[in-house]
Amino acid sequence: MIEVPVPDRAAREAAQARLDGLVKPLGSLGRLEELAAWLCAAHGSLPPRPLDDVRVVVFAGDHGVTASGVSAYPREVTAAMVRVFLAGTSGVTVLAKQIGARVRVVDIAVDQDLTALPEVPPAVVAHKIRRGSGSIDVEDALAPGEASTAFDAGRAIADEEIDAGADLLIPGDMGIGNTTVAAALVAAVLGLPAGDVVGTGTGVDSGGRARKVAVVEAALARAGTGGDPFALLTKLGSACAAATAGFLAQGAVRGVPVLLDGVFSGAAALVARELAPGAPQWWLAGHRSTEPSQAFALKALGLEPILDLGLRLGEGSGAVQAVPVLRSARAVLTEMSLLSDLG
Ligand SMILES: Cc1cc2ncn([C@H]3O[C@H](COP(=O)(O)O)[C@@H](O)[C@H]3O)c2cc1C
Ligand SMILES: O=C(O)c1cccnc1
Repeated sequence: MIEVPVPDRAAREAAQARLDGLVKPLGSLGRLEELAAWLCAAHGSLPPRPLDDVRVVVFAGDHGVTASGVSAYPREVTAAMVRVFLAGTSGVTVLAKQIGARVRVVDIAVDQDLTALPEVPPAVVAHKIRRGSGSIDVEDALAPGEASTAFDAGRAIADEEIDAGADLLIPGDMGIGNTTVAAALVAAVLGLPAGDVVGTGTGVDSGGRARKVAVVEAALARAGTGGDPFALLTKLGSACAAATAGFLAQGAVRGVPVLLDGVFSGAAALVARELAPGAPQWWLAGHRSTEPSQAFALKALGLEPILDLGLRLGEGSGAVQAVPVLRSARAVLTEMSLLSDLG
């Protein structure tokens, strides 16, 4: 088990006491109040630190299930999108610019060899585990040992960002077919039928969704029940799922808040909790995805999404947009005056 620190209860209570005394009816700032107190507990201080240095890490990699027609887009899009992230014109990069967050893309398991491309700096491929992950309906996603190597890579990446000054971490994902893998992981951890967790991802039609359900059913039957989280990631996950899980766990280990994004980070979080049971105390859910497996994962983790904008992009795009809400929560706590000042 990975040990995780406990957020500061006294700071949370002090924050709640101040919130109750602000110039407003008791409780009238709703969820903002809960988030403000949460930030105080995470930072162990009232006021909490500013959330100035927000860092998104996009874990890029391919998934063998794309061979089964589970996505509306071809797997080549994954590698192509790495170049878009580097060019700064992806959905998450544009949204991150709005809030002053950095976006880093890492090639964990992109099918293509990106090292030959002049626009791909060596740092992007420094944590590469393999080229693509296995098709979980017919084979294990990973070779023995790769799940823990990828998990450790995710932890190391979180450490790099935290050591460089991150106040808040956001996991992003880029991998055609990854909503199928996310559904399989959530179904396996929570014991749910494939038909309940599978969604339409990038926008597959009813035939595509039926293929996804069949792939997840075959994967669950092949993997069987039980097994430790690394066995789960090996059989039903991917190198990106393992790396994302490590990233989420390490944020918690270091006591740095993490804002989960869509379905892929939700599934990785569910697996990470199996390894680090205290970790969800350091996580918030940025937004509600349209994928059913994300809703199941968040419910199991006890997390309520901050935003619900109907997004189904991934990349960290939803979580990034929740950052201004967190900043607002901090602002009301620190800048509003007190009812007692009215005399
Ligand atoms: C151009 C493009 C950019 C994306 N950025 C994120 N995704 C998202 O869609 C994919 C998952 O959906 P599915 O399981 O249906 O393939 C992942 O790559 C995810 O990051 C994208 C997908 C596309 C096509
Ligand atoms: O909500 C998500 O995270 C999502 C949905 C569809 C495709 N990619 C990501």
